[in-house]
Amino acid sequence: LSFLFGDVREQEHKVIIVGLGNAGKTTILYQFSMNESVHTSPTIGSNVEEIVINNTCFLMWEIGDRERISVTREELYKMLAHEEVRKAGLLIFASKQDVKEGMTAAEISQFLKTKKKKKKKKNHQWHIQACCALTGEGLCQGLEWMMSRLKIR
Ligand SMILES: Nc1nc2c(ncn2[C@@H]2O[C@H](COP(=O)(O)OP(=O)(O)OP(=O)(O)O)[C@@H](O)[C@H]2O)c(=O)[nH]1
Ligand SMILES: [Mg+2]
Repeated sequence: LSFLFGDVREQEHKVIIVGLGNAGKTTILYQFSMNESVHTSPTIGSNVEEIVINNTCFLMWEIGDRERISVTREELYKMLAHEEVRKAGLLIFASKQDVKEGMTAAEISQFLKTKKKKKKKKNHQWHIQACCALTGEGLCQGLEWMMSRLKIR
């Protein structure tokens, strides 16, 4: 699943969380806002949480799902082609790393790179972070990358 976040020059940082259904988007969102894993059911519509870290406000927004990873890749590239997110950074969470059958961060990276590699690399700074949303493992590291890209200390 992916976090798309705003332009470095913007005052307010908007973060869009997109990913497969059941990927763990809601779990991650509430790990960030409440610091604990909540019981979730499939999201209908969207969830929005305002999160303040180091005096910086992030508006995190979980939106619609796609069923398969190849569809997700297509949708991700379509989304990245939009003018509005031209300068957005891309943080990809490889969630459910505690599940044996899950794809590793390296596998996801490889998969995403197999298409339109040049375009993605040219237009967006991106990072893949392995995580487990249930324990919160890896979430801070992902956020740290996002903050460093936004030059927030
Ligand atoms: N084992 C494991 N389970 C997880 C992890 N993250 C989320 N889950 C579980 O996966 C299920 C789906 O999590 P959600 O956070 O609701 O997923 P979602 O992406 O918001 O799903 P939709 O809103 O339906 O698109 C829940 O039962 C979570 O407890 C994880 O890192 N490890
Ligand atoms: Mg959800």
